[in-house]
Amino acid sequence: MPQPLISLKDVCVHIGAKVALHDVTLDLVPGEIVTIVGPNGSGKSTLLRTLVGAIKPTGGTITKAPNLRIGYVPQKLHIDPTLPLTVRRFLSLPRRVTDAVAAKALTDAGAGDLAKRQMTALSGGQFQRVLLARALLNNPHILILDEATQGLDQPGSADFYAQIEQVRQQFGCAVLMVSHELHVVMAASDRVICLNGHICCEGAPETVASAPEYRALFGSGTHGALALYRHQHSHTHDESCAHEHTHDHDQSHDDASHDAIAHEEHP
Ligand SMILES: Nc1ncnc2c1ncn2[C@@H]1O[C@H](COP(=O)(O)OP(=O)(O)OP(=O)(O)O)[C@@H](O)[C@H]1O
Repeated sequence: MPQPLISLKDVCVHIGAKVALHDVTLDLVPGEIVTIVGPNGSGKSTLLRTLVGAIKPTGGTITKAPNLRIGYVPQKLHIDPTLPLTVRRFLSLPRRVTDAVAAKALTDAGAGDLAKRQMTALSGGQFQRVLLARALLNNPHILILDEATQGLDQPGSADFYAQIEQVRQQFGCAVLMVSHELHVVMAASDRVICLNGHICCEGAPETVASAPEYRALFGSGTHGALALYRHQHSHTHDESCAHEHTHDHDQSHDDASHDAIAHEEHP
């Protein structure tokens, strides 16, 4: 087993009086793709924010490999439509990068021809690729994506995940992503983790895909619309663990907070 890039042991996060995460133990090893699923408010974004260092855990330990570089692709980033901002200039925020570095990142993200375009004129898929390019600027060991295909149609999402796989191969980086599109990310994921304040269950995607509950709900192809992911948990540690996932995620996240995370990746 390779040395983990990042290791969480019994991590707890309190936000005010609320327990957002408790007893989360998780290792991420080089090159693996891990997908996190869970219902609204189950702590997925909190976990990602904790991993990138934007939130300090109130309990447990986080161990990171020395000089670990993390690239972060936020769920959404709001850009004022009246603000003229080319893709090239965007990639130099907050830290200036050379034309060569920007061009390579755009190419690696499948957005090689977008440098001169206005950010506000990009399609959803193009925009996410530019965010991916930004995350690749520091040649990350881990790429973290928070519902990065939000708002993309199914072919657009599938294309984006194919790009992620290509990036993984090229960079050899680990990928940790939150996604409700289990049917699309399934093939690419080495491991699926179900979160509901704590890790309810996890396993290889085939294990999840072959579960009768999964097949009944999703079918075995990739074209069915994903409406519900339901599973039963064998343990009764936490009643809230037995849940239904509607995955009709509320997208009311504060964009500024995502931007704050994006800045975290450049310490
Ligand atoms: N800034 C905050 N202030 C107060 N409570 C918060 C804050 N951020 C998160 N929480 C709470 O922590 C819990 C976990 O939230 P989090 O956003 O991590 O869940 P999530 O699984 O990412 O949700 P979603 O699927 O809706 O994006 C929720 O109960 C949420 O209300």
